[in-house]
Amino acid sequence: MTLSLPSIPAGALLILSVYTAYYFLSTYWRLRDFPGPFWAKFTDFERMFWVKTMRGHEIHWNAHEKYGEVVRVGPNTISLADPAAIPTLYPMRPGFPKSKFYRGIMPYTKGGAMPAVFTTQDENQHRTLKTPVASLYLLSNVIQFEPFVDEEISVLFEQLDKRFVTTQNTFDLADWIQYFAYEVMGTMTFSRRYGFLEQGKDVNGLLRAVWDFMLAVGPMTQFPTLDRILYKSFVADILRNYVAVPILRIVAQHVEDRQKQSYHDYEKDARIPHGDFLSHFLQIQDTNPTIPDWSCKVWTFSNVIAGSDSTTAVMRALIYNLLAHPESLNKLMEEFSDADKKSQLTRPYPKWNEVKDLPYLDACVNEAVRLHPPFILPLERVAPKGGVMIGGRHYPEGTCIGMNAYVVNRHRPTFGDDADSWRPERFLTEDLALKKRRENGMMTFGHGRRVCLGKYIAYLEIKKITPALLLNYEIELLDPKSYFVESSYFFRQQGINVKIRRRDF
Ligand code: HEM
Repeated sequence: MTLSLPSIPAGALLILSVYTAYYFLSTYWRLRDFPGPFWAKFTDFERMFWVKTMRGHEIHWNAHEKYGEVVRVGPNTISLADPAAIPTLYPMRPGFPKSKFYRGIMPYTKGGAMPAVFTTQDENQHRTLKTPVASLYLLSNVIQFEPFVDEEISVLFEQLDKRFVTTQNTFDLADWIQYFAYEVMGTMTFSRRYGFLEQGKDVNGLLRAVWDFMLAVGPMTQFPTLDRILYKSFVADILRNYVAVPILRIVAQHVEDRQKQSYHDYEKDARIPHGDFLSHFLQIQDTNPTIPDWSCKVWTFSNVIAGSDSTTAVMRALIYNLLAHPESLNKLMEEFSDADKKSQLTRPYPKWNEVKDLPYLDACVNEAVRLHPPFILPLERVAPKGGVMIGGRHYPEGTCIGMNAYVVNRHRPTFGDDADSWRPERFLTEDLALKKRRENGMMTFGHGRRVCLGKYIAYLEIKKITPALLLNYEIELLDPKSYFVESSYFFRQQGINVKIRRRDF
């Protein structure tokens, strides 16, 4: 009997099989002590598909309900649910860089992937991009934009009166909240309106383009290797996988229009007394040769992409929940009425100073921020050299560890057993230590070194529009069940179908 040698293809297959088995086993082995869904231990496909279902936020939460506060959601990725881990994972000092998740959100064109303050993984680049503009986002600067928020409110109300008060037509308030948020950001950033409010529609398909961008990048953030191949390489050039191009085009147009002005006109061209964001960005870029020459474009892009739909999501959550919970709405209206009696509120829209510290409004805003964070995937960081201890467990160097705002904000030991329900009163507890723990335990704006830069802009808009809307209109929510939420890596709500009447204020 003669033994035949294996053929070359069979040999290659054998080697490939052994290598694949070794690869999966070693991948699994490294974090084998962490519980999680079976396939997630071997491949990032699993969590990518969670996002594809548009119910990723719920799947992540259910995974934590099933496996506990620490869940392995990918071969090299762990999600944590206990807010106690926040100071360790998101410190003010450098050393916990962002993971490749963020490369997934970078727009890619033929020139390559475009980093920004939000997305860069390089901590030096982050400092270079953030330091020159950080002061523009301080509350003291942001409140100078208040007249422009008022202006957008008045355009919004003019349209609501014309289209819906007079006609008594039903409409989806969620759309108009989004139009408003975009117009505010557009005005603050480049002193121009997109026209959403005046035309009552998605002009030039920008809103669709942003949502398409979210749909494309959401799943890719979960599978960085696939993202690298399909969206950040020559394959992307061949397949023309250029996400975010329409948004970049609009941003580039605004920047170029402005650059045509001479330096001294930057401020004049802005309608805002001390200049809009773009006038400051251009000035900073012009006077600082060490800043990369593409900075102005990415700062402007960040404002549009990071600042509009995020604020929209919280405003929608707040308005919807107030309308769906009349007991909360009544309490809030009483608070406005008391404030009006004490020191008359400005008409037709109360001023920031008059509403910024109203306790019940604060509690309602906090509750909306808690229940519906716009970003609903873990904000991933990479464990530093030597690994890290969190909550008594060691995470090896290079592990991606993240906290998902949708999950953390529902942490029952911190927020109560009814953490999945609307109850603003949880932020009015007399136990001040618990109140602080709750306020600091939310992940909605992130924490530490990479905390949201635009937080005060969001609060200014939210605390301005809410009293303005509620004091000037009686809003009837037709069917609370038509409210619909879905997510990519971003959250989106629709179906706040209402009828409105004018109120005397
Ligand atoms: C309710 C509204 C908003 C929410 C919930 C929100 C949420 C967040 C979160 C979670 C992060 C941190 C991400 C991370 O750690 O990976 C972030 C960062 C950031 N946000 Fe916001 N954001 C909001 C509004 C805005 C606005 C209005 C702007 C700008 C005009 C803005 C600009 C930024 C920027 C530039 C960063 C990057 C900061 C850095 O890495 O240093 N955001 N935001």
